[in-house]
Amino acid sequence: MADYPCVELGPIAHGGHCVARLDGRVVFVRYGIPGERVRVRITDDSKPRMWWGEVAEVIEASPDRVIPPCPVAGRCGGCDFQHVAVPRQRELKAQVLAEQLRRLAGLDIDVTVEPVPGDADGLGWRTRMRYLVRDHRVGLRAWRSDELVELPVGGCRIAHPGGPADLGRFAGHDGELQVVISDDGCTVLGPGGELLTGSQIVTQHVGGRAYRVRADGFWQVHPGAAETLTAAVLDGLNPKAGEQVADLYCGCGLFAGALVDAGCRVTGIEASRSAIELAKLNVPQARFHAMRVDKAGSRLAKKTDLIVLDPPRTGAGAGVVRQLAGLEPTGIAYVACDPAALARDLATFATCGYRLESLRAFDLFPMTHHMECVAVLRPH
Ligand SMILES: C[S@@+](CC[C@H](N)C(=O)[O-])C[C@H]1O[C@@H](n2cnc3c(N)ncnc32)[C@H](O)[C@@H]1O
Repeated sequence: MADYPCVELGPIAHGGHCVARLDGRVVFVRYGIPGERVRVRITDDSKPRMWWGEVAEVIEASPDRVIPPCPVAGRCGGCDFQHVAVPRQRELKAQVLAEQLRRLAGLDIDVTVEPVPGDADGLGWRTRMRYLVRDHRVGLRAWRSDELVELPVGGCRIAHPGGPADLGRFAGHDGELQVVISDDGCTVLGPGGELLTGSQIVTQHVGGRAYRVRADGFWQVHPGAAETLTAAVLDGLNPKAGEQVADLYCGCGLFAGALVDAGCRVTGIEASRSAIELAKLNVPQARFHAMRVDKAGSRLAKKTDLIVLDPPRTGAGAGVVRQLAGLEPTGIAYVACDPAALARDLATFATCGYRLESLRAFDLFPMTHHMECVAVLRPH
């Protein structure tokens, strides 16, 4: 251990690593907390001026360091913040968001990351889990690796407790098991996507509506996420009855349903055909088109009052942002899971005459560095 270099950990960076300096290089260190003195095991020295590492020993601990609730924290790739007290986890996420907004969008604003109502300890929330199966053993995946980490006694601490008590009975074939907890109960899909128990189409209830979702399709993983995000979008946009709204990257129609219930006329666009088929059943009052958003120009109403967009991690990109601004909506709600992609797209929106009116961030992924944001933009 004494061979590992000793560093002082600086601020948290996008991706959940602390930034440290070592012999003129930058080292991104996992499993630390800003201000700590630690010894670092270097895990990647392939770049001359930028290395990656992880905490091997804590010399001076932060007062916010806690014993991780899970015995495989630090080996499993699922959680990277278990060593941090939950309120400080949210502060660190807020610092990352503020830094990305400053650096990429030139916005200097105070942000907070709000807990999902009812989520006290950040455990037992993950309703969609992927387990690795190898040689009849079911485990968790190590960080950026195919290495299997044994499941701890009592199972994954962030997994929703509605999952199967004995996962070993599904360990017939090597590959990946998907466990999905919905309002119908538990579904398990095998390595080829085959149904092992439950149902291929599951139901989720939000705001008085029932949404049918493919078990292997997109749905937010925190049980409080759908209510939290739809409320934030409606509060931020304040839609009026009769307004024409585009729900882009609409999945199986979550925001479309909330907007129709607010009296709006809604057009949903989504690349996945199977999601669109379900969206049509879930929200029959809306129009839906299975197509990429960047090809959807002709399908969007010339007079679009409001836009909701919820793109994948890569964000919408400059081309889509310019196309949306060209529709001249009076409000845009941008739901984002990557703060850097959001900040980059906000910068493009600013060049198209749209300013940030409000921003909320939510801790939809406790024990990890991830967060979800809802940004509302209005014309200058
Ligand atoms: C973060 S999910 C949001 C889904 C939905 N809004 C929800 O909350 O359930 C992003 C969605 O974008 C879809 N998608 C990805 N790239 C797309 C593209 N270029 N055009 C349209 N949809 C796309 C994915 O299939 C996925 O359903």
